[in-house]
Amino acid sequence: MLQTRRLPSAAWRCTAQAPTQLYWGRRRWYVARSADNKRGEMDISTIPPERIRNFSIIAHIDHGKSTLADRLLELTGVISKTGKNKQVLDKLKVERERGITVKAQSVSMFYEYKGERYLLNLVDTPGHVDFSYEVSRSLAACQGAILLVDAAQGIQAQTVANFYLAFGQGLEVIPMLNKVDLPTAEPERAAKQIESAFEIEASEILHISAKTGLGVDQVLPAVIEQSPPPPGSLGKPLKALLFDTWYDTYVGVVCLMAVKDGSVRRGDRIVSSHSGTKYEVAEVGVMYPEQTPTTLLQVGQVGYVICNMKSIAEAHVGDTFYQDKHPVEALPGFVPAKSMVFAGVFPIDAGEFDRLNESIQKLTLNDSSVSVHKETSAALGQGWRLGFLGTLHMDVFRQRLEEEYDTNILVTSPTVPYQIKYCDGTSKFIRTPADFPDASYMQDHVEYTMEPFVVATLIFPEKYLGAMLELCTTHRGELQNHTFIDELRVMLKCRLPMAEIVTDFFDKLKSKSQGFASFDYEEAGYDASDLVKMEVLLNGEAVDALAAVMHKSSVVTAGREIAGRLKDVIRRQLFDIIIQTAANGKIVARETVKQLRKNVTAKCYGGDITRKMKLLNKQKEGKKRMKRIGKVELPQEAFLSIMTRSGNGGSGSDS
Ligand SMILES: Nc1nc2c(ncn2[C@@H]2O[C@H](COP(=O)(O)OP(=O)(O)OP(=O)(O)O)[C@@H](O)[C@H]2O)c(=O)[nH]1
Repeated sequence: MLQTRRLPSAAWRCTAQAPTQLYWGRRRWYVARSADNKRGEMDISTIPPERIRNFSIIAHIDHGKSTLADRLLELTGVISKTGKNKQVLDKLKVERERGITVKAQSVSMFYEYKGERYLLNLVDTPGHVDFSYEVSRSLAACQGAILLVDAAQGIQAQTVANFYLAFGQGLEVIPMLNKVDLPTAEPERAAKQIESAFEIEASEILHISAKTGLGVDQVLPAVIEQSPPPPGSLGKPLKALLFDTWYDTYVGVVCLMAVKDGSVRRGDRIVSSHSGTKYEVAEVGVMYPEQTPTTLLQVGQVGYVICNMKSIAEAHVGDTFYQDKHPVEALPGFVPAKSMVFAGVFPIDAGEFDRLNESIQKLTLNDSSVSVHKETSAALGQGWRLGFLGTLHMDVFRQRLEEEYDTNILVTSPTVPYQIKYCDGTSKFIRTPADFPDASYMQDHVEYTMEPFVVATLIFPEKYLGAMLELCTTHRGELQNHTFIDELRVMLKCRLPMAEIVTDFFDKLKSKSQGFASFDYEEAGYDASDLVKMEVLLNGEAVDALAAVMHKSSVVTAGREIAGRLKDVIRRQLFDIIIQTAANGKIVARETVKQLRKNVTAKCYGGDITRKMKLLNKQKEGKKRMKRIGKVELPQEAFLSIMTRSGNGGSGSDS
């Protein structure tokens, strides 16, 4: 009877993605338990906080977080072993395609241990350096963290950064060595590194293989034994931390909350500490692995709340919610993420502006670390200046905008925020290169210019020390120190301009170390720097969207490179196109794209009209992503070519 009963609407929608899970396995048992609940809501009210564990898996990129999460979900019956639901946590298409975790996800499991039933909430975290903001947010909902280290690679830059994030937030760190099945695994060596870097006894480290399942049965007992249960009291009024949100096309805004005190259920009226706005709770539940309604969420639990939030801008990550008429002191919240890479985004077709505006708003709800400002460019029209945490973050956002919202956009070359100190004592941040003052204006009005710096941590085998030092110095880096983390691996700290690491620094790091170096960085404030604006002129007209800011020392090389690259990517048109780069009021380089109409049907002799049409249509299709600037048509690659130059300043992709 219970298997056939209609589940609430949200659960029905889930069945489209996970057809068997809501009916078979443990799920059936829980629905059965709530026989008294006509809505078929899962009853988790009988699980006291002592039998709840909220934990996270932190690791360097590719060390196996998602694989381990899948194994744990299989072990607890949340997903089947047949493979249909693999990589539950890597939900976004872009994540699956790129094999990286971008958005933190959460999932609940039930587990029997020593005759007791435990509710375990796993909050996944991204591994890439750009997303450390997401990591600290997820950790705020947890009491424990599995520190997963690849037994073949040993500790990497992101392992170090994530360990300190978790440690700093007072979490119990549970170390584990993964991939011990690999022939190249050296678990003893990796354990020694963990011992020396984090002062954790090698004997306390579990050895597992998330891929083969070896030792995975010991993971959850270790979490239960070592991670403390969530603090808080059921008797106190509701205090819930909003730590993640997303937009669901069916139900609107979904809030992921960690209940720190009290409880919340359908029909409750809750209030946002941030805005004072009141909401009526329409549904609460846990991610199992999709949204599964429960009768309530109570102290210690992590789950979702749907509460008629109308506008996507209403959900403030880090906000505290309380029951109406029972105000509580707000939790500390989160320091807003700082955007360090800015790029202009413009619709290819100006008529798409409103639709694109809506898509950007929806995407930024799922990613509040993106800053959004409207921008108008003389060349590209109305658009936005978006701020990102890094270039991978930017790339992922662009991909999601194009794929999930089917929008046709043009993204300008990214830049870091520069600071101008004027002679009158005032200062200003510049996020758009076109706004950077010209040389003549600088002479009379600007005292000096500043750029942001970072302290980078690089970990690599000793034999690459020379190459890594050279890489840092050619990118205007200043070596701070280098230490050996064991007899073969070096950890190097270096201070670099932020603009240098948003160029192709990461690609070079990987190629110069044959993929063995890992990299992480933290912001290190602003310093004075000799900066100039490089302008690009097409047929004598300056194109504001192609301007870049760079260090004085690289003007000549970069100017030539940009002109050369633009020549390669701009298609021949019906007239000559003269490309010039200029800085300090002087032309640095000049290139010409000779006129020519590419006859794509030239090879089609005879009268096969369908083939000719096909080729002409293909050519038309290619032109869709062009933007007409003056008379010249510029492809997206023209904007990307500015950022992939090898000189200083500017930016590039680190993915
Ligand atoms: N041999 C072996 N391979 C593993 C093991 N665990 C994970 N892998 C492989 O390592 C690669 C990366 O695993 P993921 O689980 O995607 O790594 P991740 O840490 O989630 O990656 P991000 O989400 O990008 O940070 C995949 O190809 C896995 O199949 C293991 O125990 N042994």
